[in-house]
Amino acid sequence: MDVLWMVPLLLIPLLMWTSGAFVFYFKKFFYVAWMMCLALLAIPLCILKSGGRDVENMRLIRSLVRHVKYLLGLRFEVSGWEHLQTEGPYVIISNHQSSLDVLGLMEILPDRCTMIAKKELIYAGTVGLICWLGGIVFINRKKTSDAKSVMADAAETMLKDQIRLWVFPEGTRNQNGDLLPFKKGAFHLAVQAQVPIIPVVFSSYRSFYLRKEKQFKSGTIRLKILPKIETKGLTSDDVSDLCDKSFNVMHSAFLETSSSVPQSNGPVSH
Ligand SMILES: CCCCCCCCCCCCCCCCC(=O)SCCNC(=O)CCNC(=O)[C@H](O)C(C)(C)COP(=O)(O)OP(=O)(O)OC[C@H]1O[C@@H](n2cnc3c(N)ncnc32)[C@H](O)[C@@H]1OP(=O)(O)O
Ligand SMILES: CCCCCCCC/C=C\CCCCCCCC(=O)OC[C@@H](O)COP(=O)(O)O
Repeated sequence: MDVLWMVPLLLIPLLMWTSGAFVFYFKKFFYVAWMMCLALLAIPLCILKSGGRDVENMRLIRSLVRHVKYLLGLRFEVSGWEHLQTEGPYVIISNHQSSLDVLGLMEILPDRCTMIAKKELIYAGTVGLICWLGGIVFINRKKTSDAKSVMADAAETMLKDQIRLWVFPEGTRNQNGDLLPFKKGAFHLAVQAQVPIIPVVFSSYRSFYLRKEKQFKSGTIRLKILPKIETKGLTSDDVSDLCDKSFNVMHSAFLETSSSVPQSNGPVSH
């Protein structure tokens, strides 16, 4: 009789463990907590190595983040490596679905490359501090004039210090199964510095990660590096065309890579 009472007690944790929602919250919590711990480890190492804020710290950050994909059951299939074999500074643009993008970013991050991010990220505890140490350029999205002047300075620094910048031209996270229209900052930046743009496309996460449905399964992400788009000789009058052209190549690559993503746990019902 006493043993029967034990059954629900044992069943509850078992049910929780097998329920998608539990796995979702567990993996999300683990991801944030683990990144915070890695950042805590990286902070003194970066300070010892370069004495403070320096794009070279991204090498160490990159190597510390590379294993996190295994812990979350994610795989990356990268194509187009040859397009990153470009000398000197350039602007990388990519779509932005979730904070998980950091894992793919670190998978292919070239040397001397840092990012443009919203200024709120600096307050994200140890992660915020490591972003600052890694030379991330922070912009205030709510004040276009401030963001423009920070990006104009970044264009000069790119050339002076031979730095590459990664920008998310959608300007925010987006998981609606398509790309948002692009903001213009990344294209002004590339034109002002007269450097090429290298588009990178992450396939849709919808086969394994659904925020609203609380689903976070194992999955494969296709990362496609596309041929560079030159900006030599272009002026601010050409920015709209450049933006449209980049959107179009990335949009078709997004649809193409997302339709053929292998699904490790069977199809997702919507
Ligand atoms: C070891 C452990 C470690 C653990 C953790 C490690 C973490 C490490 C790294 C993590 C990094 C991850 C970083 C991720 C962060 C992602 C983000 O934060 S995304 C959000 C921030 N990024 C952006 O917003 C970039 C894209 N946005 C833009 O480029 C925008 O254009 C803008 C500059 C913010 C301006 O916004 P808005 O006004 O809404 O935009 P537009 O409509 O495009 O522009 C209006 C107007 O202004 C012109 N314009 C825009 N930019 C410029 C410019 N630089 N110069 C001149 N003019 C500009 C534009 O052309 C429009 O005018 P028009 O006449 O209509 O054309
Ligand atoms: C004490 C502060 C606690 C803050 C906790 C949050 C810390 C996050 C920790 C680990 C995650 C590691 C990856 C960090 C980088 C992710 C950056 C990111 O993806 O920002 C979102 C931003 O692009 C768009 O945001 P909006 O949806 O437009 O707004």
